[in-house]
Amino acid sequence: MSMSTAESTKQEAALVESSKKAAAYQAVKDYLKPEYRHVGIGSGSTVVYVVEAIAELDRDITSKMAFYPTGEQSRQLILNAGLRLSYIEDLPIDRALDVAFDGADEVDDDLNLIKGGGACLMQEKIVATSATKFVCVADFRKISPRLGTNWKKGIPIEVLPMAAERVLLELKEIGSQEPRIRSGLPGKAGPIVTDNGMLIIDAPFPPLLLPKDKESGVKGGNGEDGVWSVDALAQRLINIVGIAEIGLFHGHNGLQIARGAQKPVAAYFGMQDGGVKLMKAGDSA
Ligand SMILES: O=C[C@H](O)[C@H](O)[C@H](O)COP(=O)(O)O
Repeated sequence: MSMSTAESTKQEAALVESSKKAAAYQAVKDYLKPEYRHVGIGSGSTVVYVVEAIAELDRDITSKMAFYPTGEQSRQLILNAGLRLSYIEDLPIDRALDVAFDGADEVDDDLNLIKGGGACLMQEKIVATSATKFVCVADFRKISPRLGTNWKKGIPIEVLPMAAERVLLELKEIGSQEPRIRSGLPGKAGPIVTDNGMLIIDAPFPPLLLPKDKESGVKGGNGEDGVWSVDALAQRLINIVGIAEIGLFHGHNGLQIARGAQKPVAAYFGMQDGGVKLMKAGDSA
């Protein structure tokens, strides 16, 4: 007897959940060292399993650690797990987080990320760049050769409400296809308001090029015909007045620097076969 659509949707959802969990548990096993004291906790549904994995560890170890949230959801996750909550503004300025774990909406060959699908991105970027090691956890659906290939909703951008309409106009001028302010429906009438009191614009662009595309002769990347490279677009976007932060995590790969990297040192993906795929900074995909 063939499986009903409802049954196969249920099975697919269960597979996605188990793959998120597998990635999170492996990342915690590999990157949460007992001697660590300051740990960043990102946002989203995959990070739930990061916190679950940490909460299962020996309390003699985790009670010596402080956990830094990236928004209200992760603050609640930390509290509900009985872990010690701290805030990035209370971390001495000359200290880095030892590690930060976070999810992603899409991850490209060079470990650039799209984040903000859940309307968290600004605090996530602050926490990620405050960490010596930023580690990404995701499921198989997030693996993508170029950003914008699978994630078609657009790059999440956090904007000051008073500037939102002007930002929309400028995004169209630089080639975004139908950027729009994210609605809160069905949960909330009107636009989504972030943990920082801002709005989110989702700005779709054609798939974003990597340096290796240029090396192999692909033309463009500086916005000609709306085609951008990740780095050129990120720099262009962050210069638009009224944009507070963008959901492109790009630039340095986090190797050989104490902190400041937006890109992870490692990304863990739970796969359909139950295994976990690891992509590390410095690997060429
Ligand atoms: O705004 C949300 C964050 O950037 C999330 O980390 C991202 O959307 C991935 O979330 P999830 O793990 O639920 O796919």
